[in-house]
Amino acid sequence: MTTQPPELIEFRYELLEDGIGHLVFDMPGRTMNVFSNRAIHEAEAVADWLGSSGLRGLVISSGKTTAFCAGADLGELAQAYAMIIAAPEDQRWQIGRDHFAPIGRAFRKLETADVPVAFAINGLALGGGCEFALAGHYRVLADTPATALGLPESLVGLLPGGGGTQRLPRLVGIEAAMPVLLDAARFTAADAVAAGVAHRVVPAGQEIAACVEWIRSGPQPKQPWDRADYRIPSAEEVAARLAGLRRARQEETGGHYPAITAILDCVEFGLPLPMDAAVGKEIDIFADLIKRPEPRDMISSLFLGKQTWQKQRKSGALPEVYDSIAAAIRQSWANVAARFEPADVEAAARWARLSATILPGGPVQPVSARVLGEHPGIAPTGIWIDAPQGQDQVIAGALLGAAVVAALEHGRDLDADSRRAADFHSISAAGFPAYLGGPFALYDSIGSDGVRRLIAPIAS
Ligand SMILES: C/C=C/C(=O)SCCNC(=O)CCNC(=O)[C@H](O)C(C)(C)COP(=O)(O)OP(=O)(O)OC[C@H]1O[C@@H](n2cnc3c(N)ncnc32)[C@H](O)[C@@H]1OP(=O)(O)O
Repeated sequence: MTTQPPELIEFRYELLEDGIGHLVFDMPGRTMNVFSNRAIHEAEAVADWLGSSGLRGLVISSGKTTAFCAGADLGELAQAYAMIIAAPEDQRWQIGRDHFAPIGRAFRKLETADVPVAFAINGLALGGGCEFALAGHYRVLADTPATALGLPESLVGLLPGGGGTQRLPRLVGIEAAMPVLLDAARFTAADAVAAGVAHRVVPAGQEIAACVEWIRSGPQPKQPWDRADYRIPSAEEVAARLAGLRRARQEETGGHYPAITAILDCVEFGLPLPMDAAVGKEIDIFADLIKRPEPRDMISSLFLGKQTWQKQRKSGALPEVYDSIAAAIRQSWANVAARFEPADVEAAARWARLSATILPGGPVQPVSARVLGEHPGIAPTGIWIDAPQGQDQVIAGALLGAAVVAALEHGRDLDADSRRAADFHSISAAGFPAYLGGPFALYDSIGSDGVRRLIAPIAS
């Protein structure tokens, strides 16, 4: 005798056979499943129900042909920043933590409900979609080129906050997990089984049957880390294994990409803990990260802006102004470079992680602040760009401020979507540093007064 789950909108539920339930992730009106706030709350409601459902197993699959799930809803995530930053500073961490904790809590409840949970995955399972699957006891992947597991959160300045930084290294080991966590490497279906992150690869269309077969075998619904024989590594052991990687990443990013440090912290401080405390540690670190400007600005340009840019390019309607903006940014850098020693400019650009070769300066042109108008910033960013200090920061600030002026001069009439796309283009084509989200995102963050401060050393 089984009971019905709570009312669901983003998922569908059916009985496959006696005692085996099937949860289908299938968001109405969306081309791809994502973890919207509603989907997260429904996943938690299912996990709450599961223990008393009477089921002997649950299979979870996707109703979409596009992918299993593309992770947290990045549109909603971008809005969450506005909600967090609107609160008094001393409340932001707690508000962010309370807002994002449900995803990890739902997945932890799923794996501890004492009912075998199997995931049937055909297509991409990324970010929160991959984390959802890692909270199952069994994963079957379709043998298709499109099927892959990955945690690409770092690419948009985030960390996997649904337990991914904890479950993946526990499953595959620290060394195999770090390229997935830090560099968005993916496991193909075959790689996933070889690495121990999935259990079986089957021809497309047979994933659900393979999950049912596993449930019929009467498996123990316990994750490796919840078993009595699981060995928790010591804090010293984990720190020693990550030390070299930490040094290399600090050197590579100059410390400008806080998600990289945060992911390393999650692994270093989470792995020596039992799983409940470990997911708590992960969401504590996530709450620190999400109130910073870098994730907001990277989501804005590297996801939302990129989506617009790709759609415009696909329809043959990529505005020429994006190239004009990129060219004007490069020219503005040459102009700034003309005022300083070439070696100092090179050092400053390297320090700020501009990924462009700055052309030798031409004749010095004045940089006019008139185009900046009066535009309030969102809030102090809390990073170096608020108040550049020392030669590298001052020159880097001047380069970036001049780039904002150049972008505004050429893109004054762009709407919000196109500004985000122009930001994406400025990062990919001109080498504007990704952690600042592009010139328009920087203008929105620090406002006209902030940009005026940056260009003060070169304004006349
Ligand atoms: C705590 C947890 C944190 C996280 O999980 S953070 C999120 C991590 N995930 C990602 O960063 C993945 C972002 N998405 C992508 O990289 C790409 O997309 C894919 C590789 C998944 C698919 O690419 P392609 O096949 O070219 O499809 P498409 O046109 O990019 O996307 C199809 C539709 O799906 C929407 N979408 C995809 N991913 C997300 C997302 N994560 N949040 C919100 N929407 C998403 C798009 O916008 C679009 O929508 P429309 O059909 O209306 O144009």
